[in-house]
Amino acid sequence: MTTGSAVRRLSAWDAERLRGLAEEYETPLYVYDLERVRDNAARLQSAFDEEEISYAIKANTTRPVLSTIEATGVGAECASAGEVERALAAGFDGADVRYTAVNPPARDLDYVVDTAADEDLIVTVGAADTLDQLAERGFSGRLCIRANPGVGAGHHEKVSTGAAPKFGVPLDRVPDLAAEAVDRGFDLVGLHAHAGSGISGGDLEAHRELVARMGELSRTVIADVGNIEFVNVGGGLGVPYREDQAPLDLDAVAAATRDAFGDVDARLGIEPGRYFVADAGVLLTRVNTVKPTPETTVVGVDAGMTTLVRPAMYDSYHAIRSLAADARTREPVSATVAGPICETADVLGEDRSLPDPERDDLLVVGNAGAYGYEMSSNYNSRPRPAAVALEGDEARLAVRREAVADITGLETWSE
Ligand SMILES: Cc1ncc(COP(=O)(O)O)c(C=O)c1O
Ligand SMILES: N[C@@H](CCCC[NH3+])C(=O)O
Repeated sequence: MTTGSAVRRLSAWDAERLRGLAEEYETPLYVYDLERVRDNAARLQSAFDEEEISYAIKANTTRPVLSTIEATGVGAECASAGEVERALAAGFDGADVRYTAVNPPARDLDYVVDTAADEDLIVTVGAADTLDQLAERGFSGRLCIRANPGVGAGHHEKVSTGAAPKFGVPLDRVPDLAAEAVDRGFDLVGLHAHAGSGISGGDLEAHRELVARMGELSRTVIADVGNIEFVNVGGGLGVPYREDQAPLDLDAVAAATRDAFGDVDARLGIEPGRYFVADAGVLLTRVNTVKPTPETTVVGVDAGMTTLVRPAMYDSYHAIRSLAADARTREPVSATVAGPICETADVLGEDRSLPDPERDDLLVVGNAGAYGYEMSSNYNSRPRPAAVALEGDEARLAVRREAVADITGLETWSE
C-alpha cells in the first residue's frame, strides 16, 4: 500500500495558486506543500514498515517541514549541533535524535555532550579521535559507530560518501573500536553507514552490497561485545528529477535491504532526507531579462546559484516551467535560464524549451524542496529568499526574505 503517487511532476502544481503566492510574497520564493511531505513519509513508512526511519534533516530544516515530519513519528538524523537544536525545538524527542559527527568542531561536541545528558541523544562517531574527544568531555550517553563500508553510490561523485576516507571508520577496524568503546564504558547502541545521496535503480547493487557488509559487520560486533539496538544503513533514496525518470520502487528497495541484511539480532534503520521533501517543494523565480543570442535565448531570472546551488555544484537537472497565463499561445524557444550572479556556473537550466519568454514571466523550478534553501548563500551580497508553507488552502510565511541589512548587520567594523 502506498499513499499518493510516487511521482509528483511540476504540472501537478496549481499554476494559478503559485502565481498568487509570487504576487503576495515576491520572488525568488520557495514553496513547500506539507501534505506532499506527509504523503512521502507515509510511502516510506509503508515500504519500510519493519524498519526504524529517521529523517536526515539537512535536506530541509524549515520549522513547518520539521514539525510535519516529527508528527509522522520518525526520528531525526542531524549533521551539526545547530541541526540538533532545530530538531529538538521542532518537537523531536531527544531519544529519537542522532547526531552524526563528521570532523566535529569542539563547539558541536560541547553542545551535544551537554544536551545528550538531558535528552538521551545518540552520538555517532566516524573516527577513534572523536571517541577520545567524547571521553575527555565525560560523555555517558548512547554511542553509535559509523563504518566506512568501502562502497559508495549517488547522483554525482561529490555526493558519493560510502568509500570516501573522510567518512566513517574503515570496516575492518570497527570491531576493535567497538570493543574499545565498550571497555571504556561507552553505551554502544548502534552501527551506521551511508552510501551517498540520490540512489537510483542503477545503484541498487551498491546499496545491496553496503547492507550486506553491514550485516556481516554487525554479526561480528554482536558476537564480540554483545547486543546492540540498531544498524542504520543510511539515506540516499533518490527521486526522479527528469520528466522521463521512473521513481524508485520502494517496496523492492525495502525487500532487497532486508534480504541483504540477513539474520541480525538488531533493528535495521534508514535515514533518508531528500525522499521526504524534494518534490514537496518548488522555487518561484521571475524573468527580468530576455536576451536572444546566436546560440540560445538567455532568460535572466532573479534566482541564481545563491538561491539553488545544485545545478552549479553538481550539474543537477531541475525541471523548469513557465507559469505565464498565456504560455500555451506562445511559440517555444530553446532557452538558457541564468541567474544574477557573476559566475559562469550560475545557470539553472540549459537547452530548455520555454514558451517565448517575456520580462516579468513567472517560472517554477521543480524538486526544490531538498537541499534548496538549505544550501543557499549570500554570495554577491544577495539576500536569501523567503519560504512559504502550504497546509491545505492556507499559505504561511515560514522564512522571511533576508534583507541586505541582515547580512551587513553581522559586521562589527565601523569607520
Ligand atoms: C550521513 C547521512 N545520512 C543521510 C543523508 C541523507 O541523504 P539523502 O537526502 O540523499 O537521503 C546524508 C546525505 O547524503 C548523509 O550524509
Ligand atoms: N546536497 C546534496 C545531497 C546531500 C549530501 C549530504 N551528504 C544534493 O543536493 O544532492
